[in-house]
Amino acid sequence: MSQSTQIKICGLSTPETLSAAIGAGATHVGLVHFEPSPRHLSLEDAARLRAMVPGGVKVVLLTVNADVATTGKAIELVKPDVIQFHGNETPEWIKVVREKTKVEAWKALGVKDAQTLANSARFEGAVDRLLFDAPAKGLPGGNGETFRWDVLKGFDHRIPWGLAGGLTPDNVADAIRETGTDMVDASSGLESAPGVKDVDKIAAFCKAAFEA
Ligand SMILES: O=C(O)c1ccccc1NCC(=O)[C@H](O)[C@H](O)COP(=O)(O)O
Repeated sequence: MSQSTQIKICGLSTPETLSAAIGAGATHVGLVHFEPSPRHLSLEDAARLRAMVPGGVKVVLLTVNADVATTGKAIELVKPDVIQFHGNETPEWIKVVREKTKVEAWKALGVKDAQTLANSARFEGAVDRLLFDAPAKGLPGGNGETFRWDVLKGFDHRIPWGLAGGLTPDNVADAIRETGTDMVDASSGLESAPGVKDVDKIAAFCKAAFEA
């Protein structure tokens, strides 16, 4: 059993599923603030859920191409431990937000091929973690699509990173073994319908990730 695997369950939107994720051992819980998403939460609802999270579990607030004022307001209201940028935010822009707010910053990147990984070096010094995800499809993320994990093999990572994109209770152990990641992130693979998390799938996912 790998005790060190970190698990982020993203797109939680109810107290029941939030506590299921925490009870199953998730190290990070993700709240989505992006109106087109079926997982969208108003900042007020996100703040209410955030208040239910015990210390020791990190709250990740996800935004997409929000402007500086909205990002600042989101951080002030929700008080996340981490802010995850899931749009076309540049390293320079993220650096400014990170310096102003002192909040841990993650950047999601849609991996098309090895070139995406090579280009990711430009985020060095700007972010605390990269999240390698499938390329944007209908939404910038949360589409349940995997990508070619083999491009990660042998890559000289300079920035802490995590793996996202189409992860489920059935494939997460393979994903960990094949990529060597120490962090996995899942959303739609743990749902019974778009935006509706399934507590049994959350538990099965965490168990499979810890046992990989
Ligand atoms: O989850 C969303 O609806 C979403 C919308 C817009 C940008 C990002 C979004 N989710 C990002 C995540 O962190 C997901 O966990 C990640 O993309 C993986 O999603 P999935 O493939 O559904 O597991």
